Amino acid sequence: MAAAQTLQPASVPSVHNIPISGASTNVGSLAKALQGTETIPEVFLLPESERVTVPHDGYSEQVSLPVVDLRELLLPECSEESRKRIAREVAEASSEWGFFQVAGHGIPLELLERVRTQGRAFFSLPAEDKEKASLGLFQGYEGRHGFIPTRVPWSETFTLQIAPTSNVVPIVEKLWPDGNSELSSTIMDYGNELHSLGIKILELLAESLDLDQDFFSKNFKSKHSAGMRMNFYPPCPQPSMALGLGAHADPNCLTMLYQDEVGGLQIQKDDKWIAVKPDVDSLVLNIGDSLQAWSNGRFRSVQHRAVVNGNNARLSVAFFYSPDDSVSMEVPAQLVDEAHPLLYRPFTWAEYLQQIRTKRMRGKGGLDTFMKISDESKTD
Ligand SMILES: O=C(O)CCC(=O)C(=O)O
Ligand SMILES: [Fe+2]
Repeated sequence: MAAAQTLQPASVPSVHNIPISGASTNVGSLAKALQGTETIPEVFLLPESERVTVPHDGYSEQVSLPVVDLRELLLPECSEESRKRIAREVAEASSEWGFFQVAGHGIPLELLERVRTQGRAFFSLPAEDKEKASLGLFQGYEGRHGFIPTRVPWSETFTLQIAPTSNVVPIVEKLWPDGNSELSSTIMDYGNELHSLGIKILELLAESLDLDQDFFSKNFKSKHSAGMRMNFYPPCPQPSMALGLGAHADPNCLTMLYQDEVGGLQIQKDDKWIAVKPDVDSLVLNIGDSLQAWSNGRFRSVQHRAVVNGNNARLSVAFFYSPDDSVSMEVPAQLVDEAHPLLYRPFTWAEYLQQIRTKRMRGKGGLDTFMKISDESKTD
């Protein structure tokens, strides 16, 4: 579904005498200035029908995200049955939920702690320092998102390209001319760990479909495309009226998310929003649009969002993983039969990303608009 495209004037009215000049508003500074008040500027407000009714910590006792424990898989003596069972768990969660939590992932917990410490330290810098790492849309630091001019996300982000080439060091040097090796090396170490975890998950997914184990992963091993986005959601005086990140589906293949203890990730399940209880030792993984298409719809890319709260700032770090742009993602013949007609045409990651960005798509509209094979073009 395309987001409403009503353009706002470049400069919108201010509240509390804080100038809200569209693009230049820094959400971190705004949140500080609005502390103890009860109103946020109009550009952040959601239409009434989209207001948040499940709070950031409104975890359900009955419905919770499947947890897959990889501990056994990582042991050299892991049995064939155990591997099959874990593959089945990953596949079931990927088709029913499009999401699952991974425990026992093998990534040192001390590295996750470094990610958290470095991420929080970055966002706690003065706005004028962070702005030195601003490079425009979807790159470096963004103190306020300008992609969709209404319902502006209540967040700051720091986006880095990890692979096939990394821009981490040059971006970090914009802020620290002598570099900040602690931040850069944390990001790169973490990126390497997630690359290994991503390969394992792709192998399990392929096995679950009776494809060659390396059907997906061979397209990531030597070269892949990866970006990391640190999301920082400051406390928000009107948490039910705004979102840290609006409902969207990730366009890439696989997303691996680290989130701190605050909570705020919500997933759409059976037309309801489910709040995911955070576990700082686990990661949340989700299927993106590209893998939904590549698997002929066997795995699902599901809408999710980030809800904010009035008291605690929240950090999440998303790692977006896709094959290199030279790879054409084409549904394998084994996944097409009478019960499963071919749904999507072959495409590359660069092509899909360009399409959704040009059309400013959010939500789940991208695949149906650009990649779906229409009924008329089907031969049978
Ligand atoms: O902050 C979160 O929990 C969600 C982040 C997310 O969905 C994204 O960065 O794509
Ligand atoms: Fe996402």
